[in-house]
Amino acid sequence: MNKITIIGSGNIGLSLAKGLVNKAYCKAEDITLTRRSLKSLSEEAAKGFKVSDNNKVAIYDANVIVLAVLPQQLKKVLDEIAPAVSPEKQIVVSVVSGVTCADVREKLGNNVQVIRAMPNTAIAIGQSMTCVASDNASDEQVDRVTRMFETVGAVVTINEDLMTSATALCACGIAFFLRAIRAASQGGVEIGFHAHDALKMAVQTAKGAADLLLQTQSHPEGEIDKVTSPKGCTIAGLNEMEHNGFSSAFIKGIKLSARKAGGLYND
Ligand SMILES: NC(=O)C1=CN([C@@H]2O[C@H](COP(=O)(O)OP(=O)(O)OC[C@H]3O[C@@H](n4cnc5c(N)ncnc54)[C@H](OP(=O)(O)O)[C@@H]3O)[C@@H](O)[C@H]2O)C=CC1
Ligand SMILES: O=C(O)[C@@H]1CCC=N1
Repeated sequence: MNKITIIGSGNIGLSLAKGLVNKAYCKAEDITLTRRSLKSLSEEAAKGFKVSDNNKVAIYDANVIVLAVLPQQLKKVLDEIAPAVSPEKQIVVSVVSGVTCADVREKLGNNVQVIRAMPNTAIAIGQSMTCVASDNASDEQVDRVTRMFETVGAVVTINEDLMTSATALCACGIAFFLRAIRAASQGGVEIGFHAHDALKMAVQTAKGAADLLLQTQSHPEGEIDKVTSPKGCTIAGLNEMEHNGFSSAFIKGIKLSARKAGGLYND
């Protein structure tokens, strides 16, 4: 039986909980959600989730403890739950950016198995890209956590030293693509579409681009070559974007996010 306690039920904690229930990994009643402001969880309580503002009590029954507070809030939470964690029956999964498995064990004890996971908010609809890493968990526990995240998206297992890069590319990355879609829709309005039509067209076009790569396993540039007719309008627009730093801006943003993600714990 999967009993999961999510400590820190904000944006990503709740997205994970919703995704797991929507994809029938477990029932709402198998998930305990915590935060300090309990009234903010009244909607989830009405949907059958257990809710609590007492982390120590909330982890009592859990097989899986998910840490999903901000990096700057984590030390206090770890100090609070340390005496109550049972290394024999519980595994700790941390989605907290910039905090290593060793950092977590420093507070919870060296015998606790810790797995880091880096999902994105599309986990709520079962479409996350989640990276998983651990430096001490057994293969069996890593498999178990991988299967959990596979019910709500794709999973790649990585070395822990690439976790801040995964944070930038996948967790922050969804915001970068969302902004790109928003920018496309704003361009669409300038060339004549009403806002809601422009957004719908931009969203479906972005989905088509992603699905094309996923389903054909082709390279983006190969697909771009099929769109850019000689002397045509696509290459004119694409080159104008590149003259204005499109790829360069994207790459620089990802590099800055990765640097920032690495420093959040002691921020
Ligand atoms: N947002 C995202 O897309 C992603 C975020 N992450 C990581 O997940 C973590 C959470 O991020 P995010 O969801 O955006 O942040 P949020 O601020 O939305 O969520 C954090 C939650 O933690 C709760 N909280 C704070 N202190 C405690 C405490 N002592 N006990 C219990 N709950 C507490 C807060 O509620 P209250 O104030 O009521 O206690 C809040 O709801 C971060 O470490 C982030 O790096 C990872 C991948 C993606
Ligand atoms: O912005 C942040 O710090 C968090 C981590 C990854 C996504 N959101």
